[in-house]
Amino acid sequence: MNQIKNIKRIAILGSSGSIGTQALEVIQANPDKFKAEVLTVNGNAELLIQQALQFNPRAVVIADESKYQLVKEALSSTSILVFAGEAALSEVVTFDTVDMVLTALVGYAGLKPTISAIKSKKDIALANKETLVVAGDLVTELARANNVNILPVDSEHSAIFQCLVGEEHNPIEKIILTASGGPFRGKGLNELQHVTKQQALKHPNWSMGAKITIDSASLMNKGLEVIEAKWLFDLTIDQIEVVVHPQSIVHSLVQFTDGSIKAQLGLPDMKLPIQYAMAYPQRIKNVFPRFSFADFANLTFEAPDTKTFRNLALAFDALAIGGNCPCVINAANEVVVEAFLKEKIGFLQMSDIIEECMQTVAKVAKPSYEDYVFTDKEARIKAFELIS
Ligand SMILES: NC(=O)C1=CN([C@@H]2O[C@H](COP(=O)(O)OP(=O)(O)OC[C@H]3O[C@@H](n4cnc5c(N)ncnc54)[C@H](OP(=O)(O)O)[C@@H]3O)[C@@H](O)[C@H]2O)C=CC1
Ligand SMILES: CC(=O)[C@@H](O)[C@H](O)COP(=O)(O)O
Ligand SMILES: [Mn+2]
Repeated sequence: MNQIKNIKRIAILGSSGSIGTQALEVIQANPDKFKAEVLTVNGNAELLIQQALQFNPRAVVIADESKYQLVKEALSSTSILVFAGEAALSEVVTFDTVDMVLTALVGYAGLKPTISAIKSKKDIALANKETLVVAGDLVTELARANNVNILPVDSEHSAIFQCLVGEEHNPIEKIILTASGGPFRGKGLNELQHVTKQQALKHPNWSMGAKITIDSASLMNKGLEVIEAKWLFDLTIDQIEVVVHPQSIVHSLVQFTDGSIKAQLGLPDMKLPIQYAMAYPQRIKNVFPRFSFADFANLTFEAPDTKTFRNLALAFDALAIGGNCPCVINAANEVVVEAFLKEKIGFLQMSDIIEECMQTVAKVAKPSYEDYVFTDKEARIKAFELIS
């Protein structure tokens, strides 16, 4: 923390995405509390340049090295440091002027820079759930050893985290993760055979990046969130329940051992959990639209249909198997989602391929970091084979 001004300096990995741009809105609204110290993108040079000129970070990274010159020239009249390439992501998070790293990049690419940030004792505002799905044991252990906080940004996990404040000495009986059910809630297998990517990309309540939106439609998002919750809150598998709540107002719930249930509610707006993670333990006043019970006569809840939406069951299975199995489903899922978005496979094929990868990729009971890297590669190769 910048001691003189009490301003938290934040490295945003994935500043051009849905979470990244909303984080910058939060920073813009609170210049007395936050500063964008580092901004990184994959290939969106235009937006990175625009953001850099507006927020004047110390450094930017464009992972796609072919865009380096473009960014460098556009920022040549400034003192902003410009880096390119994947390795630079793991470098910039270690800067002594970075107080917190917001992992707002998507997919497996989040793992390495997050590990690097934790080793440099930076608190993590974690949006990139894939990091904990792939290597939750290793990452949480590293965070403990380095006395680093992992503050959840994912709306459900932020809700649970908020419910747990002040309950540090009270054991959790279970948590209840809410799921919207996605755009295909209530549909049967026959109908799902023919759904299109355009339909799958229409989330009923949230505007998000393409990968997580497809994950929500297939209920893989909830599966990934089950695994994420296991590691964030140190739970056993039977302490995690999923309930479908189509309105996405109750963001998740915690039941304690006396039977009492606490929930966190609000309109679906990611700026709140982003702001909460960045400002924790403070709550910051804002002008986001407020939830009113008068506008929602019915808040409904139902059991998930895991026979039709098999990804959720597969994620529970992967968690039960443990070891490198969640890493396998994550890698396979990243490959099939991309293939579905490119219209190479149908919606239901995604689960078939993930299941096949789970069955065939070699199991490792206690994986090292290198095992995870190897597993990720193996699972991708297998998934690609099954697509072509
Ligand atoms: N969006 C949401 O509301 C929520 C998102 N999350 C999680 O947050 C993460 C981000 O999601 P979201 O913002 O929707 O995703 P987006 O697709 O909108 O944004 C992804 C960001 O990551 C960058 N990126 C993509 N691939 C790489 C890579 N290989 N190396 C470096 N940077 C990369 C993109 O850069 P570029 O633009 O240049 O491609 C972009 O800045 C995901 O893990 C998601 O599950 C969790 C809860 C809610
Ligand atoms: C905003 C957020 O946290 C997403 O992960 C959201 O939860 C997706 O909605 P569903 O997966 O419940 O459809
Ligand atoms: Mn979520």
